[in-house]
Amino acid sequence: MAEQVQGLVLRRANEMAPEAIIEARAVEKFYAQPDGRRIQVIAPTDLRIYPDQILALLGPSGSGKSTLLRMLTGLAPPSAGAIFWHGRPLDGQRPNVAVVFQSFALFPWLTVLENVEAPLLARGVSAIERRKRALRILDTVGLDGFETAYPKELSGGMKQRVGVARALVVEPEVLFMDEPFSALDVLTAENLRGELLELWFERKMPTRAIFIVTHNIEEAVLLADRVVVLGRNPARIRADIRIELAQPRNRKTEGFIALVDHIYKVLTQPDLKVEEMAPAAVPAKPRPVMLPHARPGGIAGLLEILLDRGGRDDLYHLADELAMEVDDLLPIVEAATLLEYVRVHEGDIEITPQGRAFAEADILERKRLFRQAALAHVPLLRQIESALRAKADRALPDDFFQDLLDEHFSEEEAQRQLATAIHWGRYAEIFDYDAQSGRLFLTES
Ligand SMILES: Nc1ncnc2c1ncn2[C@@H]1O[C@H](COP(=O)(O)OP(=O)(O)OP(=O)(O)O)[C@@H](O)[C@H]1O
Repeated sequence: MAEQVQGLVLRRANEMAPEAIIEARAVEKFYAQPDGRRIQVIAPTDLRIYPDQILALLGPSGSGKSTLLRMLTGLAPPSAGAIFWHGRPLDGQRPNVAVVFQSFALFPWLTVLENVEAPLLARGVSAIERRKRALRILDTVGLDGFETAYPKELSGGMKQRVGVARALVVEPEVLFMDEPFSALDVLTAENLRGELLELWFERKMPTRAIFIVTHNIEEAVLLADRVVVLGRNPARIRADIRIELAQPRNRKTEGFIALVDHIYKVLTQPDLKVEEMAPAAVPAKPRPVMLPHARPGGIAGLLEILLDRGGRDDLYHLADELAMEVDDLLPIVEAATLLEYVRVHEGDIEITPQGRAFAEADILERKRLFRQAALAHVPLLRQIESALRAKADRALPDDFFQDLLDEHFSEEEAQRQLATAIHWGRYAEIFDYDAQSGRLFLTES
């Protein structure tokens, strides 16, 4: 029973942290030298590729970036460790990925259309379907009208568009790109980066994640949600940095420059302990904590029931007695956990001293305690409070906060997050909300 509940709580936690599409666990790579010695190129490395992320892999020349890419795509087996695809070991088969290479790697004797159809031919797709899919993707990448051209007739930028089309035509779950823009002139490369982002953000590309190998720090910071920096001899991950600057990014902003500087230092100072570097080098923007959708009244009710039961109960037992499904009880339990009013351990829920104080207090004292706990443990409420405080009239439109939340959540979830935050903020008398004008305003205490 306890395991089942723990499983449920864990499942919830996993729903919040998405499942990795590809995962490398302790992968290593050795190459044999002509003299028979084995050289270790990759030290045991763990890496996860998540959906909805562009991950850039940076590293000095020869550090092992391409080797790691080949292992993740199933093109080359690791010497030790394993690659998992949706949690299952790869074991020789190829996952549904495609690779765009720096050298374009087009077949010179085939036309643009035939080059794009080639991977579908290899997968046994019928001729009619091949043509249909290839024409559609050529249109998407702006190669309409070039179907019958041969690669030698195309500029570098156009060749790479064919490379991208050929990769996308198989609808890869992850698109891998190995230095895709480094053989192009500066303007063409910048143009293609913009086009790639447009395809990604407008969801015109049938892919759930992008993994791009590059040696260009600015390119990594322009494109990626996450930058992984490899060290060499042998390669190991030295830094894994979230880039939370809003898109489209501007190279001239302070945040952009600070991140490029930080990564530059990591790359050029191999002995530097990254965790000891000044944290100010990376704009610290906390990952948003997802608010469980529970009302303060529900949290208070749960705490009162727990008090009646001596401060501790089995979650299943509790749900049963309340004639609820455990799943329905979980948002309330998660909210109480976030506020540090309860602790859940192996399926048992236990009230904390703070939870007890809250449950035993009268209504005014409860509001005061809730305000304290909410401001201490819920970054979104803190953020709303300080934004309102910064305004001369202590008021801001709800759209302002909605836009901030939209960066991290789907539109629907962003609305639910704000609605829950408003419930909590009102109860705690941190701020109030006027639905008519759509404005939040500070409740001065
Ligand atoms: N098949 C091979 N046999 C022996 N050594 C190899 C082989 N492939 C790569 N290496 C060595 O492994 C190391 C990592 O190579 P890899 O191409 O993965 O690095 P990289 O970071 O992608 O380099 P670059 O930025 O120059 O493309 C290099 O020292 C390279 O010489």
